[in-house]
Amino acid sequence: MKRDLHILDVTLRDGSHSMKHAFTEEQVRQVAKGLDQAGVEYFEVSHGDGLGGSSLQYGLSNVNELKLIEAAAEEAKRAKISVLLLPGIGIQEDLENAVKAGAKMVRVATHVTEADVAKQHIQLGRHLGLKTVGFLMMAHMAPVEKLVEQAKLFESYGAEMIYVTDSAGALLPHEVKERIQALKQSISVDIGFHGHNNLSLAMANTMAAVEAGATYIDGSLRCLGAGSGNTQTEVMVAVFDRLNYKTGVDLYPIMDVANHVVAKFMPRPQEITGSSLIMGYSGVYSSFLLFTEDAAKKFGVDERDILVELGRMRAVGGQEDLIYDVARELANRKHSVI
Ligand SMILES: C[C@H](O)CC(=O)C(=O)O
Ligand SMILES: [Mn+2]
Repeated sequence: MKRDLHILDVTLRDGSHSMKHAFTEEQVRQVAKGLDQAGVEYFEVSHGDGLGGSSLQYGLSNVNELKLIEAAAEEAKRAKISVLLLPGIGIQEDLENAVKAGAKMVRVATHVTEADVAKQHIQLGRHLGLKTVGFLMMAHMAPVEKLVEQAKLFESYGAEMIYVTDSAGALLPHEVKERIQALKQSISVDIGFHGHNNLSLAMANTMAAVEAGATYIDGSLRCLGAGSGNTQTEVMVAVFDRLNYKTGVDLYPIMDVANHVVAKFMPRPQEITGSSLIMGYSGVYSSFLLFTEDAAKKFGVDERDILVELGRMRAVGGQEDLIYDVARELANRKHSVI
């Protein structure tokens, strides 16, 4: 079928953050089967921080991600499996193994100002015959011109699509629109958008992205993802159907996998809590949420104070250890005042 809009579901990758990287093979099989039967074209499977992310710094996976990719590939009769790769966290061999396990797409993710570290990974993706995507994270942290410059770099390396990634759920709809519009005028490859719901704007931002020309959009079932989670896949299906876009995804089956499969194993509902709201407000990487909760408990400080400080410091993905430094520093200050 000809789709006007391509939905990429990230439940089994971004959702890994909320699951503390503890997906079981059976959970992955059930979600993969449900997504496939509902008509989802692409879905992503890997550690939350991408291939090779299982580590003390990012959180250890319970089950090896290659095993999960393989299981998902067995269930996916029509859907194609994507993997995320952050250069340095994942290496060439990880991507080659992911392809052997069944991956058909790679999204090479860098901080919004760092696309130049990804040249060899984009080239490798193309060489391996994958649909190869450049994924610019923390898009709120760079002015529009910088984002365009970095997208052009990705395109020059061979990326077939560029994503604007609102990792902190910090962008407002007009800011999404100006970013996508600027890319539309400057690059000739497809444009995608990945949102987080920390300010309750994920759906509005996804609509703004589509209105401005994005044709690939990310979502997760029941919003399962970092921070307050992602744009809700089953809601996107309903909204874009109302707007007369063809996504190729059937509403009842996608609702069924969300509500009868994912909802049953979610550790908690994806709500906008005090902390995730502050992530959107201060522009902090959504996957810092659970580490921040842990650090706040360990050092007896307010999670929101940690997040405001991290936002002020412009902390980026990969600096998870800073969360504990900031919490310790806040605790020291508190005790020296008393
Ligand atoms: C590694 C991150 O979780 C990638 C992502 O989904 C984002 O930046 O948002
Ligand atoms: Mn994300």
